[in-house]
Amino acid sequence: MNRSAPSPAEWTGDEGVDAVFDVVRETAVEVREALPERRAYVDGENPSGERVSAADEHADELFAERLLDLDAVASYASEEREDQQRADGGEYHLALDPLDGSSNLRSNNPVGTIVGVYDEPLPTSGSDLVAAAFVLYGPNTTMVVCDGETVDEYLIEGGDRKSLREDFTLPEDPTVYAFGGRRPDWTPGVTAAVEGFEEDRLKLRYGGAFIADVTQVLTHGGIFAYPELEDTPEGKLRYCFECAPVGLVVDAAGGRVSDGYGDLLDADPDELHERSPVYLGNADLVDRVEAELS
Ligand SMILES: O=P(O)(O)OC[C@H]1O[C@](O)(COP(=O)(O)O)[C@@H](O)[C@@H]1O
Ligand SMILES: [Mg+2]
Ligand SMILES: [Mg+2]
Repeated sequence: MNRSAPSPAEWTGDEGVDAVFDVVRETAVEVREALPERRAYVDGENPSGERVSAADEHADELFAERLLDLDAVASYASEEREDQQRADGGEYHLALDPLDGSSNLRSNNPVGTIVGVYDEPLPTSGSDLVAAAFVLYGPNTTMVVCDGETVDEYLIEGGDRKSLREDFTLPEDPTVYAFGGRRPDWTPGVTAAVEGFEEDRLKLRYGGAFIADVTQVLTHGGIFAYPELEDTPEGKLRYCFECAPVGLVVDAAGGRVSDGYGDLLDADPDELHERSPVYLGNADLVDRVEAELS
């Protein structure tokens, strides 16, 4: 039986998207509670060839089961499964990173969940995103929600949500930068851009979980990148599951998201698990990276 009732809380004003985000909020509480027992790796790799923790698997199973049960959901795709699951009917195609930064579990550092809501079947361009949200499991559980135009942040406590920041934008005076990959592997343009940020006295803040690092950028202003690398020009993060949904949030918060050569949200991936370099944060900083790479 599909679950369309009870009426979801208002997150974006679209009933189908709101039902998705209600399920994400409820499920995030369970995902968090289950983390302590699921820190170990299981056998096998995900479609990106990375190790999988028991927590990755568990979060993916919970989100898939609950979200595919909604009337509004036409398909569920995740970083942890090769193929997408289709539902009968529905209008929205979901792309999830069920647990982002899961290698942080062993060192007890933050992790997250990323949700992209597309109105076209995947893989598709970020311009087909109608909404996106992410959960950060830090000292508190928070959820950032974007309807494509505005960005709101909530504190998730048990069954409740409390507004923390409404219709917020990036601070104008940026103070942090976070670039992934090994410095010797950066291309000359990436190295030049970072040297410029260091001359401007931006401070390095890199924690190894995309959602946690992006939340620092949204809070303090700055730039996050998982850049092109000499031997992997496509970087590390996945376009449909990570780069585009989080890019939508940063773009709506008054920033920019680029693949280094143009707006990332206009790119069009061929493969569901395709990777893309990503640079996002205050627009002038992202512009500077593009200028160094051109
Ligand atoms: O260990 P590295 O190379 O710094 O990579 C860290 C990046 O990889 C990720 O962990 C990839 O995400 P997953 O953990 O969801 O695979 C990002 O969260 C993070 O930004
Ligand atoms: Mg991730
Ligand atoms: Mg993940």
